[in-house]
Amino acid sequence: MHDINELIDNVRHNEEIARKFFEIERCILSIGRCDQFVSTLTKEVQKHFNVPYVWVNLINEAPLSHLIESLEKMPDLRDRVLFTRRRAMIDIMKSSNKTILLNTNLSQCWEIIPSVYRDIVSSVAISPLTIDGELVGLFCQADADSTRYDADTKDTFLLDQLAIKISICLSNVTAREKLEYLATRDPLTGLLNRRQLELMLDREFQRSKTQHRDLTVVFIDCDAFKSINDTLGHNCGDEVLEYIAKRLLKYVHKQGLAFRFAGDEFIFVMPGKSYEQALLVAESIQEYLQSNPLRYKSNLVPITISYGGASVISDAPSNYKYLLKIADERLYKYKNNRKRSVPTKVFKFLNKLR
Ligand SMILES: Nc1nc2c(ncn2[C@@H]2O[C@H](COP(=O)(O)OP(=O)(O)OP(=O)(O)O)[C@@H](O)[C@H]2O)c(=O)[nH]1
Repeated sequence: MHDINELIDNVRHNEEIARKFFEIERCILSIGRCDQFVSTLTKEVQKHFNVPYVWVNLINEAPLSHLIESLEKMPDLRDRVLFTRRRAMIDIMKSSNKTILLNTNLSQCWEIIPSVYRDIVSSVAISPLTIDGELVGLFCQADADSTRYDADTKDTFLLDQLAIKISICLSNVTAREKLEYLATRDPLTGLLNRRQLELMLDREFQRSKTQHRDLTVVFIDCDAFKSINDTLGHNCGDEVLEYIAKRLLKYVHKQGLAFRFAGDEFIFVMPGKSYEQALLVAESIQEYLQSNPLRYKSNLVPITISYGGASVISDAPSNYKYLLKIADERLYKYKNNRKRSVPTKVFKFLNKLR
């Protein structure tokens, strides 16, 4: 028989934990962005339960892959979120849908522990996170004290309860982010769409005027794209667009933003960069594409692009639409000059296939 005081203490203890769960849930339930979700969740659990190390592993594929780009850009979250292979998660969880406690042989789960914690933690609680019954992540709490999450403890009920609450909130936040992603991105390339371009340019143009800071836009257009589509098919055309978009992101990364404007036309915008600086970036993209044809089935498809730019300081446009117009006109001038002077590598290649 339990002593009555012991029972009362247990009830109080459970009430206290339920209150803490409620507070954590209240903080994270209405968050709309995944970076804020991870940051708030991990800090709240650390604070309420005095856990020194808390982080989340998320699966690096659908349905969460759209989160990778934004979460990886957040330096504050480097030790709080890891993108992990599904296989690595399954190897650790086996088929269990319950929390696993480990305080020996932690090296078996190195992949799911942030590298900065690997030499510090001695015990870890790993709880599965699910969306619609599918494993999509792990919620991990760890301590340097090897007795804190003791593998011999059989009762993980409270940790499981917490993981269920977190899973529900994660499902909400990822659904909101997915909607936001779909509304702002081009579905083929994942680049920001034209509506986002207009919003960004409107904002940056005002900033450029008030801060006397340059702002440059560059149009990029794939040469002979219609012929690629007609000769090698629409799927090949799609791959060409994705290939260009990837390169664009790589070269523009950190200096500005890249957008898909329409069809085979892209734009990148560089706040604070001069016309000459931005054209150097366009030239680098052009050189890369020229020397690295796209492998499509048994073909190496040559890709060439044309470009044209404009900037606030060198062109003094009265508004952002005019800035775009100047860049667009320069692109077409460039394209027409090249068309007359050099039959492109692309046409020669396509003619051989016909
Ligand atoms: N595969 C694919 N084709 C697309 C997509 N969007 C637009 N297109 C096609 O892109 C082609 C663009 O044609 P044009 O603007 O004449 O491009 P081009 O052949 O490069 O001509 P120039 O710009 O003068 O060099 C059209 O045939 C569209 O049907 C897409 O998402 N995927």
